[in-house]
Amino acid sequence: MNSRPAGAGVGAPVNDDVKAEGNQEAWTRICRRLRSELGEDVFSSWFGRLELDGIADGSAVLSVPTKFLKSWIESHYCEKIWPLFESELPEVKRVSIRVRSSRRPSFEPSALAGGPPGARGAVVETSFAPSVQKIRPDPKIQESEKVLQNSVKRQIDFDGDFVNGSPLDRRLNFSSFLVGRSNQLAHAAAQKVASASADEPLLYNPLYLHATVGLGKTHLLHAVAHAATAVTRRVIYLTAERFMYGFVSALKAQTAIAFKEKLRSIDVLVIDDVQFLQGKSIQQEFCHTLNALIDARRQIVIAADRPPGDLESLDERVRSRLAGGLCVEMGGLDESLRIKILEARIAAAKQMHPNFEVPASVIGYVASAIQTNGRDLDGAVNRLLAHASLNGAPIGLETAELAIRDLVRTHEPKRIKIEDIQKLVASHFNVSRADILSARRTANVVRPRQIAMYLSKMLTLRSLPEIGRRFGGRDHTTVLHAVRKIETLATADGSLSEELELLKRMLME
Ligand SMILES: Nc1ncnc2c1ncn2[C@@H]1O[C@H](COP(=O)(O)OP(=O)(O)OP(=O)(O)O)[C@@H](O)[C@H]1O
Repeated sequence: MNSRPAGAGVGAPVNDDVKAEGNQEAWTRICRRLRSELGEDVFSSWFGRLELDGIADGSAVLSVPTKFLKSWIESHYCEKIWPLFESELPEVKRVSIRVRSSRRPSFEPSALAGGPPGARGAVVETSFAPSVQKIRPDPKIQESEKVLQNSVKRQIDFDGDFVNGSPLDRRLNFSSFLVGRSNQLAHAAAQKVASASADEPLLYNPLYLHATVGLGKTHLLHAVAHAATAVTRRVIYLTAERFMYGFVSALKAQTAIAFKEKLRSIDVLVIDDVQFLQGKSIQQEFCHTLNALIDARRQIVIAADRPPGDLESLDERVRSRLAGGLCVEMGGLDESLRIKILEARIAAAKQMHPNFEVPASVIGYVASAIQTNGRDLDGAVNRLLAHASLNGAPIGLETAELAIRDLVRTHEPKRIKIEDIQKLVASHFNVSRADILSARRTANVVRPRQIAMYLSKMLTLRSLPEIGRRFGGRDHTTVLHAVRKIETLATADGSLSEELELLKRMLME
């Protein structure tokens, strides 16, 4: 579930609510000032997904969805953010940014040997202070700042070379990609585009792959980039964030023309996580690049966590361009595919740890217990390996159960769309969806609208501004007000709270 603003929980004292609302208003002012200082594009690229989670004991906690954004904001914009906090919220003595969810741990068995087995899903957080004199040095924070400085340095070293693409992982290739019913179409299409020679007609352009987390999109994209490079085609693999950063940096350095030329001179452009593309002129540039490459018969391969039509933050033209080639969904991994992935990971681990033995019964148990995604299977093998090396004993079922218990979830949560919430709530309250999106303020429309906003915040990962936009272009403070209002009413009114539970269940089925 997405984080709610601190103090906004059901039954939170009214004073806390008022304070939290005041903080959110100050945060809105900070954002407004940042937007006017930096311009719309830079703001929406780097700050569009930055949220204020809450303020407590003089510490403000902000959050972003990726590590990259976190370190980028910390390294480039702290000095802009601090003074704004000082003037809008003088009681804040420290600001920290955390990553809302973690992504992509390595499957290299040796990589986990040094890390704690429970590291998956950890929140990455680093603090920085608005004014160094105001805080007592905290050794943990100093340590993490050092780590951050080093990582920022590496980032800069790398960023200088961004047009050559994001780094490719040599382990993510076609031979390590295991094929099952759910991904065979995506795999076949990826192989086809990767192995095509320059004079062959392009059958699937763009090739658009989509799936929920950890189902192998990035793996396939890296495989395409490796294979296309091997047939001597010029390939660039970029995450959407690298693309944004590359474009914004090129604009600043007045090298935008070189940037565009470089991108348009390649044979295969591979872009990952396109759902993160933000900013009007960045999207325009992206659309121009797509058009120029497609017209010049160059291959484009894209991955995202949802189909093109659901990329709400993208311009309609970009969405339709993306949907104009072959669009393939990669489904969940079935049990036989999960077994194959586990066997391959265990075999890879055995190369470095020859005594690592996992009986077939344990593999079968892990494959049936972990149904979520490849990343969790990697995590399971890492945990088994850690237990085996710590105990020096072969892995039995009991040890396996203990080792992976934090990874065992029965179902991947269903992805719920705001549109579905609006439709269900409208029909439940006997109004139309158009009423919910309209400016009408009669009581029979206002309450369902607030309930739909509340459910959108609770059941989707959309931010308050995004929800506001999807409800007829309303401001995020209206959404926040609706969420609080419904929480307060539901605390006092048992039948409303039951009704909300019922709607949630219907949406999650
Ligand atoms: N079919 C597969 N064969 C081999 N490994 C797989 C397969 N599917 C997923 N994996 C492994 O699962 C892990 C997660 O996959 P990957 O990073 O490609 O997922 P993703 O779909 O890009 O996820 P996200 O949307 O979170 O970026 C990787 O280690 C990947 O190698």
